[in-house]
Amino acid sequence: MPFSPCDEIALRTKFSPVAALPYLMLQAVLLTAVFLYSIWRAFLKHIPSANAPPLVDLTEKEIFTDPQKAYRRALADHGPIIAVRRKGRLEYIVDESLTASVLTTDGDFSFEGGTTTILNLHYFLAIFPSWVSDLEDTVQNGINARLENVVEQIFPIFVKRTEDIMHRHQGQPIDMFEHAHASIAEAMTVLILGERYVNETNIALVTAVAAEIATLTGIYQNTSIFARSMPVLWRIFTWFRVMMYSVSYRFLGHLGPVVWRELRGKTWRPDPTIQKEDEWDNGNVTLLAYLACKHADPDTGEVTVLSAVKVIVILLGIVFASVHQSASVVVWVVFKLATSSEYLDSIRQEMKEYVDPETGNISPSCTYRALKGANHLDAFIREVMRTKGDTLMPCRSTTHDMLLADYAIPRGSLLLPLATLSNESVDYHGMDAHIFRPERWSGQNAKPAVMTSPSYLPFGLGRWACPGRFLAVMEIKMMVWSIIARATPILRDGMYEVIDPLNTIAVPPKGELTLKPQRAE
Ligand code: HEM
Repeated sequence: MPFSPCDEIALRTKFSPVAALPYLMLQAVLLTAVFLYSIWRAFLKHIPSANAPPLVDLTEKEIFTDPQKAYRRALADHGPIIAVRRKGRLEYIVDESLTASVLTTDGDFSFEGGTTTILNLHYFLAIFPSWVSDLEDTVQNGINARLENVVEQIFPIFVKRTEDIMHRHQGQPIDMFEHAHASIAEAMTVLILGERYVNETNIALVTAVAAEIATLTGIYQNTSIFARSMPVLWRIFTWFRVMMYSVSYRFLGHLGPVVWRELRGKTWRPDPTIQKEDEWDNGNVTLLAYLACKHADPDTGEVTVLSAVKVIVILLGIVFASVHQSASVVVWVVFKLATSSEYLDSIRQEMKEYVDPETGNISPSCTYRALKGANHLDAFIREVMRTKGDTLMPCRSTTHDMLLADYAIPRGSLLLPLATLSNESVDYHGMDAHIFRPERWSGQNAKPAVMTSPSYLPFGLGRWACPGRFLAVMEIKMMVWSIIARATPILRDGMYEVIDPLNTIAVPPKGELTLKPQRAE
């Protein structure tokens, strides 16, 4: 039965904060226990050793206003690994000579431990140790394995939303980040829950929860005085606010019952490929269905209460991983396109091959093939991602006490490569490494935007490189095509401002963007 807005209002009125009080209090007690435990562990850790890496004292201003310069200089002066205090933590920063081994030697350096700690999400891992592997499995099997279907299913969302925004704004400035965020949130709502649950309330909830978990991971920590001056207090305060209010009350309070009813209200066959034959959501298996099949009891087909909670936590992780960063990178790409108009013609030209001259539309059935073959756009995206100025990312934590470049590093330490040194390395990319030149990815050197390597780190490296990158790049292409088929992106004064140079991946640049309809050119 389709889910109507009336169901939603009923759900909303049924949810009572008073009735949920014991549940919220239990959560508060659990979270407090986990916090106290982590503070106790932090006290026990990091007893300075005689051959510890040099501790470099960078000022807050240096770190937050020009991190590339500050960390580059510190590494150049003190060697391949340095220790720096930032936001209440001691971090070890490595240069490009150690980057590949830190990111790919999984036995010594843990992706799960490092990434969840730096993103303030390690409490999830403490409660669900397989959380990160479950996320990867869901993306690989629920999305990548049927990427062609996925693209055909969601492309119309990008087209429709772009038409709507152009119609509403009539040549006036648009908020590109909000537009990309809402479009990607709608696409993910379709992929997670299915077409039947797509309505403005659910999309708004997915958008809000993606933004809130992103806040929890510290994306605005660099630009908030409170977060910078009292990082530990900020982390505790933000955790409680996001988990108690945004996630528990708003997201789970409204969407939780829907997901719960789906998971627990029917029986599931353990093999999702069998479920596919049931034409779930017009033949597209949703991520919810995939996870339900995977976690159902093989004998009874039921999803137990514990498994249902686990599925919800995995879905929260997918929402977080899939919406915010992709939306942010869309802004980088569109802004760069607006300021490098010399590339627009070739990018438009390769799109036109697939546009029906009568209707002006791309046939959904060849969208995937068309987007995959859009080499000029792909090279442009790769170059934007390489040069947008990523700094401290990705992250790993040491799994045991060790010697690295002859320095002693204690177990559980955070290690971060200065990604700029790899992405813009002269050794890897030549003397013009710092120059934006998409053509470097054409011809003999052709490498797709999704291909990771020690010289290209925007999606990480090794066993844990982002599994969502195939979808992410497709979404960026869908967004760009939906725009340039109708309009030319123009930035006021041809300029944009980088808001947070320490977090270019999740904080988009700021600028006044208008979409000038093509016919008016
Ligand atoms: C442009 C958008 C995106 C960027 C820049 C990005 C970047 C990254 C990076 C840097 C990592 C860590 C890799 C490492 O440490 O080696 C990562 C991990 C991850 N990403 Fe993405 N990502 C994007 C989009 C997505 C999307 C759309 C999804 C899901 C559909 C996704 C799912 C994940 C997951 C589940 C992980 C955890 C690693 C794993 O399970 O193997 N990401 N991403």
